[in-house]
Amino acid sequence: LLEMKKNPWHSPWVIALAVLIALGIIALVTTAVVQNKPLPKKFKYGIVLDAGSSHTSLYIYEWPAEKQNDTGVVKQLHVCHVKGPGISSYSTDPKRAGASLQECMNEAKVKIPERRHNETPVYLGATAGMRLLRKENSSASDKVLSSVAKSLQSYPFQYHGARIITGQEEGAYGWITVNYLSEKFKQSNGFPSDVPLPLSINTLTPSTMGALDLGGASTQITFVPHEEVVSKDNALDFRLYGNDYKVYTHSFLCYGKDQALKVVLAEQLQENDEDVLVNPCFNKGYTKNMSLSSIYSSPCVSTRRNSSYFFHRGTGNTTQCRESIRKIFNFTGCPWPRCSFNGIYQPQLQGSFGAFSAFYFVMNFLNLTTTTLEVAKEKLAAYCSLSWKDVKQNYPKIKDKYLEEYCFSGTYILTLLEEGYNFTSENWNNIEFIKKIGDSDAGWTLGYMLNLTNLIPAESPAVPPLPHAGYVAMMVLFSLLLVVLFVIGYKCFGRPSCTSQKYT
Ligand SMILES: O=c1[nH]cnc2c1ncn2[C@@H]1O[C@H](COP(=O)(O)OP(=O)(O)O)[C@@H](O)[C@H]1O
Ligand SMILES: [Ca+2]
Repeated sequence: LLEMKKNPWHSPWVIALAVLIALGIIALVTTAVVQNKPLPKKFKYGIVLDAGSSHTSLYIYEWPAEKQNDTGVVKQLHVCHVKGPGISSYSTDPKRAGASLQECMNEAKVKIPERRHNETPVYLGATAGMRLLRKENSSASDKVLSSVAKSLQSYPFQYHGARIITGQEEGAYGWITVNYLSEKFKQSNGFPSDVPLPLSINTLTPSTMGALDLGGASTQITFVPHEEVVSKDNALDFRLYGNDYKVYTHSFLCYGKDQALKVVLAEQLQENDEDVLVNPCFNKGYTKNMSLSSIYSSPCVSTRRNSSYFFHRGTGNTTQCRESIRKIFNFTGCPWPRCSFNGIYQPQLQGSFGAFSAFYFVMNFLNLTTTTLEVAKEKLAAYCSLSWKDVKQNYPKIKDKYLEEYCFSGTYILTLLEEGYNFTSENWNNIEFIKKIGDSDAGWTLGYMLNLTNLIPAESPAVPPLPHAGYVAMMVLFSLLLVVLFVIGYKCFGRPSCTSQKYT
């Protein structure tokens, strides 16, 4: 009996065992914390050059290597705007196209850590300016592309080609970009990914955002409609993160705002024989001597006349301006259930839209990004009726080449969206005019890189049941629990209050 009552903690074996258990628990906690501490991040980089009709921009993207398949992890690290015009403007002196990229490429060498240079892909995609040049003079467009290719290959990055992307790609990649950045692909439709879905899949897939891109030479509309896309030329199928998307897209060549202006001017010149063009799309008091070749050299313009100059004079009347813009849209002869214009199929508009590039620049300048359609029309009419002198005075810092065109551009955008794409007062506020989402610019370049670098998986990546922080927290919690139990045991072991039942 005396033996039994002796405090067991006085035995060296028990003490050694207790110390070992305590050490074991400490080791467990330490290992869990240390092992799961995020490693110093390894970043990967990618470069995409957007060779647009009016200018070229170089984008650098960055993402943590270990997370590359998650949605929303690739970010824009830097953008560099190439000095001078778009590459298609160098058709008569192609060497200068390549040379024009040097400054931005040198900047990329500084922005991206040197040890990552040789694993960093560089892509160049040219859009509508080069599509038009190829149509006009394919050998000139080949020379321009070879020149930029040669220039890009002279840098320590991984060259992945310089090509003219199609209008479909431009639309599709813009759509991928806005949905990737606003994390629309993350949502699940509630069905396990291996269960086949019914045919009307687009009503079950998580909702996405449409994309509206207005460039200088072309414009794109891309969205997921509720109805089936009946025209094969406008249909795209994607499987992204375990969901199927049936996307509608169309690119209108010559309906970018710079080419549309040329077409409108040519049309207006056609209407009278004089060498004076009285234009309601420009502010009153605006005058300029213009060469006809600046208009007639465009492959978007088919009319011609003999003189070489004309006198351009503004009258600032948005109603009349809209009348003359409407003439470049053909609203007859639709061979499909419904059309936007020029006999091009367009399903019923669906959901919200992000409108970027020149849609944003123009609407933002005119302060029309958050109004109703009616107010937008009123404010635009007021802006157009300002005299050119007042406009110049009110905006001394804005370059003339943009400033003089805002009345035209604003009217063109409203006409394109309302009469071309069939937006109405009711769904007008579904359009969000955006420049950036987070820190990344809205545009086709990010989607292009995500696709070519396989950064968007078709199936949703397997995720561990617990997030990292949750796992560490659980480990620490359970270890602490063990320690507490251990301490209680220790306090209790030798006491009669704990042991009395046994010994009496
Ligand atoms: O600050 C601005 N104000 C108005 N328009 C702008 C501004 N910055 C760029 N733009 C316009 O955005 C358009 C960009 O088109 P881009 O060069 O990408 O042509 P593309 O996409 O048709 O090939 C051009 O019409 C250009 O004039
Ligand atoms: Ca563009």
